[in-house]
Amino acid sequence: MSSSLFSPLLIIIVTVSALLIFLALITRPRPTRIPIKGRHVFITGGSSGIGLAIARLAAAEGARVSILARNRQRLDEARDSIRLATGVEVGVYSVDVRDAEAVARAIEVAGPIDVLICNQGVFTPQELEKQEMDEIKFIVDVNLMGTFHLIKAALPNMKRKTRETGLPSSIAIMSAQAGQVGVYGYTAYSASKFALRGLSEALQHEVIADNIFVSLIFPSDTDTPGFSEELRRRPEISKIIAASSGGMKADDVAKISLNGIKAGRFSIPCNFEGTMLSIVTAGLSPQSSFMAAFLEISFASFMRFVALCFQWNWFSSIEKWHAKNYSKQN
Ligand SMILES: NC(=O)C1=CN([C@@H]2O[C@H](COP(=O)(O)OP(=O)(O)OC[C@H]3O[C@@H](n4cnc5c(N)ncnc54)[C@H](OP(=O)(O)O)[C@@H]3O)[C@@H](O)[C@H]2O)C=CC1
Ligand SMILES: CCCCCCCCCCCCCCCC(=O)[C@@H](N)CO
Repeated sequence: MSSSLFSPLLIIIVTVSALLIFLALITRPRPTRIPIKGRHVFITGGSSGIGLAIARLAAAEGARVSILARNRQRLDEARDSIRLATGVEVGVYSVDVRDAEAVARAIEVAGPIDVLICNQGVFTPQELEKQEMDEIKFIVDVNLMGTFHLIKAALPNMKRKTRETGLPSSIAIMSAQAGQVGVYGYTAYSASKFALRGLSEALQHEVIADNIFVSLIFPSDTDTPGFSEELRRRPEISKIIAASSGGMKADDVAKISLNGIKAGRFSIPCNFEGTMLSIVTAGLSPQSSFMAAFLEISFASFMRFVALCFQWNWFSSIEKWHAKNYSKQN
């Protein structure tokens, strides 16, 4: 009697344990710890919002920090505020990431990097039909091409330093939840951020033998100077759809990002909705955590079901919004 009661439970326990053990053996890249203290962390877009919050945190944790952005005055203000908060003097580089040569010069002057955080980004939402081609190109150039410029410039010395010190290094790239799901008003932005995923997956294959780990970060709407700007231009329906995921504070995104980078995680979601999004979009992405792999496997089909419910809701909102606007026009 008791054996027949216990055996189903036993089968489940044995199966789950076997799966967990199997996953712990095969998930790649292998789990790692990437130290920050005393190492050179280079953050683009480090003069504002999420980048500034990451720079402050890295400085507080004892890293040598460099920040890069275009506007000199905002860089100086960032440097002063980080000095005030942490006592650390950060290096500042006034450069446009679209200028490959200027990026290479700044990285040369800053010296070999241990943790490269490509966080610069522009986000001006608008319907593709209305958005000027110049602006579309600008978004892709800053978000995507700028990231290529940075990695190309930093990689040779990063590899050399990783070999010399024997310590793992990191290339972290700031995507967005709009880099996991296409959203009304974000054709250019989503394209630029989705592209970063292809870059990151392929790059991780290329640099793993050099003990370099790639991280891709997916924040939801985050309260930053850039976001306040964005809100003024965001189509109303984009706001409604984006409200599916909760807003965050830059300091919280920074903490989660840096923790993910230190753990060598490939995908770094930032809130609960983000975790669901990462599970449903896991695909063939690298996964170093066997527990996260277990969650992905366990919830894949259910999350696909939830995703379809979200899409149903979004399409319904678009339909209603369109009908309302159309009736207003006529
Ligand atoms: N805030 C949000 O809701 C979300 C943001 N993200 C992503 O997070 C990242 C940071 O966003 P956030 O902190 O909100 O943005 P902010 O606009 O507050 O900061 C952007 C930073 O990038 C720099 N930057 C912009 N263009 C360039 C360029 N051409 N060359 C060099 N630096 C540049 C800016 O400095 P300067 O203008 O002086 O060059 C600034 O330091 C972006 O990649 C964004 O796409 C992702 C999801 C949500
Ligand atoms: C299983 C399914 C789970 C579904 C969860 C739904 C969450 C999707 C919301 C998408 C929001 C995109 C907003 C863009 C934010 C952004 O990137 C700008 N602020 C500019 O950077």
